Amino acid sequence: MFLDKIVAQTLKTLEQRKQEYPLGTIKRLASEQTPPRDLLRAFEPRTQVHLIAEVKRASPSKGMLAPHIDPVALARTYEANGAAAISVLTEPDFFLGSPAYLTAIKQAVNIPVLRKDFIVDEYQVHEARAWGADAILLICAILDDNQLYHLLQTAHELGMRCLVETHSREEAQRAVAAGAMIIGVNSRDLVTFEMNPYLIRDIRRLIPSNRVVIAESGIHTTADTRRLARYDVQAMLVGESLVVSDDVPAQMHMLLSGARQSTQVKICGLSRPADIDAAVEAGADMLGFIFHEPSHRYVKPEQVQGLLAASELYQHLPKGQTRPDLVGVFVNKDAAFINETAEQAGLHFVQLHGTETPEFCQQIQKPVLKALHLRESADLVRLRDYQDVAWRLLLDTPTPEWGGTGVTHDWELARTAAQMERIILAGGLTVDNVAQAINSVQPWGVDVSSGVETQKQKDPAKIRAFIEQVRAREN
Ligand SMILES: O=C(O)c1ccccc1NCC(=O)[C@H](O)[C@H](O)COP(=O)(O)O
Repeated sequence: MFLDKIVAQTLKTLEQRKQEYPLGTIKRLASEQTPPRDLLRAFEPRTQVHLIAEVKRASPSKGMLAPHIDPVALARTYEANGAAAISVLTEPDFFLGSPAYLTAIKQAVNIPVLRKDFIVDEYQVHEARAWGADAILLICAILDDNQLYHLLQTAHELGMRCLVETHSREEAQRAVAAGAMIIGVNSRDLVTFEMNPYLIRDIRRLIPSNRVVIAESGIHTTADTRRLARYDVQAMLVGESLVVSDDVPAQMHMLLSGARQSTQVKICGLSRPADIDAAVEAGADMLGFIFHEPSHRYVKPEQVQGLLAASELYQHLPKGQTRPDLVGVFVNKDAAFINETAEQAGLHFVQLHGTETPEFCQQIQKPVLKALHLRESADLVRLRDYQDVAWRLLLDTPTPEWGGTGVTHDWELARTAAQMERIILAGGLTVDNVAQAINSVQPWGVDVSSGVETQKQKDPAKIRAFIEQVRAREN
């Protein structure tokens, strides 16, 4: 197995270094360094996705990536184009890394520099500090609980932060229990090298909100980074897509603006596989299913997985697309029903579209998208009531039917709300007005139902045109 091989090799070369430079010498060199830069502070504000840019020449999963890069020049480019921190591979045999790169980069930039390696021994922590590292990577998969705790403590005593990397729910729970403040979720399975870009969605909720979450691996496109913005990560760690790029600043700009500036799109009220196909193909971020019986868009919870199975494109994603998240829409249902339905239908988010209270939201096991029906500015205080219990707030036009009416929202009111919270704008959006709505309100996302229908059925051409309008203004 790859991990066993690399740890065995790491221990072998470590023994040689220990002979050459005894721990006492390394500790003295570490004590002569200037104090570490604080990696945790690099992720402020925490509502924004930051970038840890990696200097990596090769990897076991991808082979040679960029063997001839100039590590220092690349690091300077990263810093100049908005990286919050730099990760430097120091592992020589599998990643072609080097301690010399780390030391040179630390001197060349003013942002925190992380040693990325397979750290299993306290000696390597002191060594990282002696080489100038501000932070180190600790990989849960190669450490038991005692080692993890001990290495974290050693790093903290030296003033360094640790990025604790996890690959499963169990490892994430171990990282939290060990007291890790910066927790990475690596989409790449270190045994099979297979990618699971949705692992972060499963794991995110296990990590308390006072910790920082970093998404790692396989981040190439704006669709990837828009997806990460949905899961509320504080940073993405990107290596390959930067080092192989012909235009590193442009690639960085694309990834950061995808996470920070692009608009999330939810297509709501889907009930036919062909409409799901159209939404997936056009790059929708969220698909909504209505579990409110009076609506003509009502679907039974048990139908959802069948609809998705019958959608060719949801099953076999077009290259470069990411699979949208699933949102179930409920109106004043009881919590047990909602939680059961969410499991049965495989939902990722629950939209509460009635008069559900903040206390009620807390009974829901999936992240809650709370719809608010604001009439006037005095109602804006309600946003604060849901601030800590809802994942996002959705503003919909007040009507007796609750939603899906095609009646346009008061954009002036919505604009003020969007300055207070990250909101999703709904109500009467269409292909013709969505660009104007985004310019005027600046919402985090938009949601549409009637506006992409013809005679009360979803219209694939309108779905495509709607999403094109949203994306066109981002380019
Ligand atoms: O769509 C429905 O039929 C519906 C019924 C009851 C509660 C909510 C409903 N839809 C919720 C949505 O998220 C809609 O997309 C949102 O109301 C916007 O609809 P529209 O004005 O038709 O674009």
